[in-house]
Amino acid sequence: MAPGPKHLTGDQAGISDFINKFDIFLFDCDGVLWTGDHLFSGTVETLELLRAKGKKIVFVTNNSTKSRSDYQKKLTSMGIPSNVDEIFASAYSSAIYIARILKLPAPKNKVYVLGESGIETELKSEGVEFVGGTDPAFRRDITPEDYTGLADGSLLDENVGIVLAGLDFHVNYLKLSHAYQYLARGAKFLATNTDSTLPSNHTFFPGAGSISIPLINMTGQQPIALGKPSQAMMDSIEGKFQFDRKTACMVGDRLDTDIKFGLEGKLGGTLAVLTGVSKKEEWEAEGAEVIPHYYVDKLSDLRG
Ligand SMILES: O=C(O)[C@H](O)[C@H](O)COP(=O)(O)O
Ligand SMILES: [Mg+2]
Repeated sequence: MAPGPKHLTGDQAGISDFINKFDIFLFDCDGVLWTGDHLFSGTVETLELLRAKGKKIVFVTNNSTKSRSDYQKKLTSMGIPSNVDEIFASAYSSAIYIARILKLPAPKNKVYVLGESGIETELKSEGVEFVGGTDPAFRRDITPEDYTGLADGSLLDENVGIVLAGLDFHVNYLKLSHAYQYLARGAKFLATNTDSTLPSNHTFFPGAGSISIPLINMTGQQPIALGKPSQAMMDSIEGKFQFDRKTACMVGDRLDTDIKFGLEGKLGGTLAVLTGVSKKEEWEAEGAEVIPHYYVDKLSDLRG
């Protein structure tokens, strides 16, 4: 039986050894720093402590509703100093993938967005055209004319070659119907991330992964997911910061995204925090495959 993760809470010597092992910490946001707009106590001081010790901090979130600059504003409003280059969100990761890796030939390279303004802002920053997203024309009930126009394609944009599904707080039958028709006509199916739930207000709400489920159910296709645990995101981060993976640690609340991201990225360490989605019983279960190196009850426990 592989030894379980080291519990650092209350272990001053263990915490000091842990921090000294790493030069860079990749921090998940939802469920680690905050739940919704509620900042966990001690978060600011813990980040300050790491920075005072010369540690590099990168914020790596699967939440695609905000752009990097939106996130910088949120971090600032929470009292957490940052620069936009230290922020990697799945909307940015997706825009980079579409513009610089997938690179569909024009004109069939437009994106149908199921998601919020964060995705739109990052696609714009990469010069990628899109339809859907926060367009108010889609925030209504489906009509008989929609059925007709979707069936004969007259309501569709012939240059859409990609459906990108993220967390959409305004998802509805009309939007899903458009997305399905594009997929049925051969559009590539991408997702910013597939988190099943969004931790907020100390409970859970539908996550991005629960927005794309209807399309998976209708098409039988699994989307290419571009947030954690996708290594495309890890490669982008490594490319930008040129860090040594052996002295990097991923800090997160979800085993199937954050900790898997760090393990598959062969980082020097992974730290699970129990204030978000995953519980220790998950990695203690018989046959558990995703086991963090360390865990704390809450992030501020790193202050000893
Ligand atoms: O549903 C989602 O998009 C995710 O639950 C959420 O936003 C995850 O954000 P993270 O924990 O990666 O900051
Ligand atoms: Mg999280």
